Amino acid sequence: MTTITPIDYSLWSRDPNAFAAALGQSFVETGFAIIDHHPVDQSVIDAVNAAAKDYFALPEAAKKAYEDADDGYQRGHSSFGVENAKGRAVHDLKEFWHTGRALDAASPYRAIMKDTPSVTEVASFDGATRALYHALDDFGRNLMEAVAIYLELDQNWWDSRVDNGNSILRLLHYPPQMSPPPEGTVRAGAHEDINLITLLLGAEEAGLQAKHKVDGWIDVNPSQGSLVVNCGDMLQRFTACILPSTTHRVLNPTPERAKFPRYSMPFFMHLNPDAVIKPIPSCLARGGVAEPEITAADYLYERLVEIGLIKP
Ligand SMILES: O=C(O)CCC(=O)C(=O)O
Ligand SMILES: [Fe+2]
Repeated sequence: MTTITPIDYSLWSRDPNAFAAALGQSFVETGFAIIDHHPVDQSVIDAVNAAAKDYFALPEAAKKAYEDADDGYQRGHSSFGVENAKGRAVHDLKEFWHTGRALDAASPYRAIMKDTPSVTEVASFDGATRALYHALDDFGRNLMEAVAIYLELDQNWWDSRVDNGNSILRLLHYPPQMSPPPEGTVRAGAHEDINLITLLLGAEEAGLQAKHKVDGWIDVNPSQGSLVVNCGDMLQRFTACILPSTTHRVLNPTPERAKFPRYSMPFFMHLNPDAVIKPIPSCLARGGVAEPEITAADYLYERLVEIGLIKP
């Protein structure tokens, strides 16, 4: 049975090539990696956890006021019941919040990337989420340097493609299940992430599983203080499927854990909207399967329609 062997982040500064090889191997094998001793400060994470609990405890009407259906829920709140996994009729048992990039006043990307609403009811919310966004954005760029080394690219190859990335920090709340949920519903149905890579905090509460190519569903169970990274569809497309965007899901809790909520925080690292996704030569040389070129913005739109966040 496959398990995901944690990789120590201190290796990155000691031996970048060895870290890049370990990350690449883990991605090739499972589409996932677990990173121990990551550089995101625990106090920054704790502050967001506290703010998220206060936020999700607000009355439904207060949270609904932060919903922007016209923007495909890419910023602010998404109520229980909005998102479904691609191809699934039933919705997931979750509500969530999205913080997007804070852009300069003159940024041309303002035409596509909206501001994140300010949460007035929770005093620490805006500052705490912004700090975590920055920390994960920085860490994500370091991880992409390792990915570049693995793919035989210049170490800084991704920089100009992600420096204004349309990345989003998602705060997820899966409520307790005091009575059994409707038949066929789960916390998060089987899906693939759309973006380049996802940095996931908070998956210590059980439930996350990844679909291994041979072994079927395997548990993704980071220890306290570790961080999960997985490849998304955009990286899969860049790498002609060498780095797979692995299907994953979040199961309902076992009866003993049913009375506990689950809070997790994926950071979906995206490309700049005008970055072009096209196959990387070393991946084609390894037998990868090429797909046509597409801009990140066009690809995101296609996928948001598929998961029900945009109604065309
Ligand atoms: O909650 C989790 O652990 C994973 C969430 C997830 O896969 C997603 O929101 O895309
Ligand atoms: Fe996901």
